[in-house]
Amino acid sequence: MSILSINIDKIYGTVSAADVAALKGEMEQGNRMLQDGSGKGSDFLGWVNLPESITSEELKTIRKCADNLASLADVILVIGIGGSYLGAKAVLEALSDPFQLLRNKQEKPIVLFAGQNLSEDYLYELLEGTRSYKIAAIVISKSGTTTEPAVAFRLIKNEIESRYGAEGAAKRIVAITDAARGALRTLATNEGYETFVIPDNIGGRYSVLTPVGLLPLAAAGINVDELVRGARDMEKATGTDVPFEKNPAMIYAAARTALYRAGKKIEILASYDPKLLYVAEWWKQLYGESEGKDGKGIFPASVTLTADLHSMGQYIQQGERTLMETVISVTKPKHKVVIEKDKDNLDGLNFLAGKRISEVNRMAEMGTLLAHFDGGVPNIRIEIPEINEYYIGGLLYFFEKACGISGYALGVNPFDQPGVEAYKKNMFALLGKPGYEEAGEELRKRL
Ligand SMILES: O=P(O)(O)OC[C@H]1O[C@H](O)[C@H](O)[C@@H](O)[C@@H]1O
Repeated sequence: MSILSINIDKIYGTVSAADVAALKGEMEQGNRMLQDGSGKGSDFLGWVNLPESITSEELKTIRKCADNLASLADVILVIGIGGSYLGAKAVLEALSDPFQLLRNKQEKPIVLFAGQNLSEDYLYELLEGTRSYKIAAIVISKSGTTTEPAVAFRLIKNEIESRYGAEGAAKRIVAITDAARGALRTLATNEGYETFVIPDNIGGRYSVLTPVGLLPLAAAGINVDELVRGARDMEKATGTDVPFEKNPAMIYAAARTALYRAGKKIEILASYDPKLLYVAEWWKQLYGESEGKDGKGIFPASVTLTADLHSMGQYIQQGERTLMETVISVTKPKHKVVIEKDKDNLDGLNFLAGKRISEVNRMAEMGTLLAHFDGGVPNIRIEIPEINEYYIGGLLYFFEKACGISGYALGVNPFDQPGVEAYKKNMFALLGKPGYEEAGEELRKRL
């Protein structure tokens, strides 16, 4: 099986095969624009050929830094938000044993995240909880000026310096930021931190395969070479030389574009394994920031099933018919658990005896697919053989490529996010940042 397969049979009814085929030219054009830089936002296309261009030397440097941090710390605090957080978090959650912390022995450092919120209790409990552990930090910000990670980093930097001194801190803190600009670059230079660069031409939400994602993941013991290899193979599988019919990124982009134009304004990304919950969070930033502008764009939402079939399932089945659903399906679990026969059979489930949990999960998935389809929710199904570094790397790149193509079909610039500034301005004004005094007064009157 290839890295993934995509099945759009269950969108027919809302749109026809002819509707999708009619988008072939637009999709090919979008893919070409990503390749030759002739579309909007062409300064931000560094991710397109990134997997292919990562050298083994670069990966070695990343692994070496990760090993060094791992040798110094039991807990590595990764500080960042948005694209400087979600990629690493998504891959780490997908590939980790969720019960690892219950083990008496931790073979790899524990990676914890900070700077992705402004919760006082989160930061207090993080600092308290890690007090008796050796710590190190990776601070990530492309702009180097984002408030949330900067605030968290102040606290974590103080903690590290108070424990290990300024010199010890310089060995335990690594910064990932712009090559030359921003406060974090200046600070890293002043303090003598090891640094990695986020290339100018790669936006945060497309940066998972740069050191932004790779360093924290390598530190957590993830095989980043395999992650990159999966992405590289997907780069080939979605290239401009791969015909529309065989190109999964173009098919996915065409299916969701056709559905959007037919009135399906909300796309729910569903998975049947909680390990993929943060892949969906990453996907939401990717698609939400890329497409949601100029009064347009599919609203990206997500559910984890079967859990959410017992909550959101009602809405999906019978609520407003503006939904489409994209399912990430996994062919094979890593482990085997079989349902046993029970002598009393009080729950009436002996008919499941001898079956694997994954078989029950698969039938739940198939049953849901048909139920949602019958309820008027068209379904796109993306299947990966299993959850490992290689397939996740491929899946992430697939979504990136399809997002660029979809964005061009929508007619927006998929690589900017001007709308994000509005809340920042108001927050600064309300907090009394110098230069924002008047705006602050106006806003306070309205609260
Ligand atoms: O890496 P940074 O510059 O700190 O940015 C972190 C995030 O915050 C911004 O406000 C943007 O909306 C995101 O696209 C970005 O990924």
